Amino acid sequence: MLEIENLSRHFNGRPVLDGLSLHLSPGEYVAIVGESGVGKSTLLNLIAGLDRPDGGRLCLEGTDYSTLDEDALTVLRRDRLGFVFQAFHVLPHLTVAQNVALPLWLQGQDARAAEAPALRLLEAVGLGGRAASWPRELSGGEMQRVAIARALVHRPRLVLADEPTGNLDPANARRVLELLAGRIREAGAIGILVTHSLEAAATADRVLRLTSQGLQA
Ligand SMILES: Nc1ncnc2c1ncn2[C@@H]1O[C@H](COP(=O)(O)OP(=O)(O)OP(=O)(O)O)[C@@H](O)[C@H]1O
Repeated sequence: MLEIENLSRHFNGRPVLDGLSLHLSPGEYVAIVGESGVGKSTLLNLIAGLDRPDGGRLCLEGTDYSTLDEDALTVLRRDRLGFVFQAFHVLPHLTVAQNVALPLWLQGQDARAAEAPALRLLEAVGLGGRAASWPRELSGGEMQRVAIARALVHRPRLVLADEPTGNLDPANARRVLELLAGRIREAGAIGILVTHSLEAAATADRVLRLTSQGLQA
């Protein structure tokens, strides 16, 4: 369960988020749309624990963020969150399989133990044959599928995606979005997709619009 209660964030005295609340249960996948500058990335950064709110409460599966110091937030991100961002940097000096295994390495698994789950995820995103490739050998759509595999390999409870298809052609974008939705549902994770595209948003179970009044269905 992700509980967001009365969340506020102000920049230079100007409220961007003001008393926003949202509850999401495992298996729920929502899209958040809204005009440019309304605060979508701000909200995602707060949920990711990359920024701190000025007011309100964030709680993931019983863990209240306000009780966590920076190190504990890093652990929360490492163990329980998966990220798919448009500018998500697949590391160029690691192979495709190594990139996908990275979250498991960061959790302390050795390279041999991490190999099998990484390869399984690569199969699932249709890149089973590309495990030994280097990122520079992949297309944009393939790279984004690597990013999805990497975001999911450690079975995160919460998956955050920010415009994950911004630079893909429509066919690849559809494929990546279906894949993301499918994997989130299968894993029973909570998914949040931030996007400008209503077509992309329609791949989630529910679309919420962020306005200066808060989140509306
Ligand atoms: N670190 C910051 N310092 C000052 N202002 C900020 C900061 N981060 C965001 N803002 C302001 O907060 C508002 C919301 O920004 P945010 O990036 O969350 O919007 P968004 O909805 O994600 O926009 P877009 O769709 O264009 O990406 C903007 O007016 C932005 O200038």
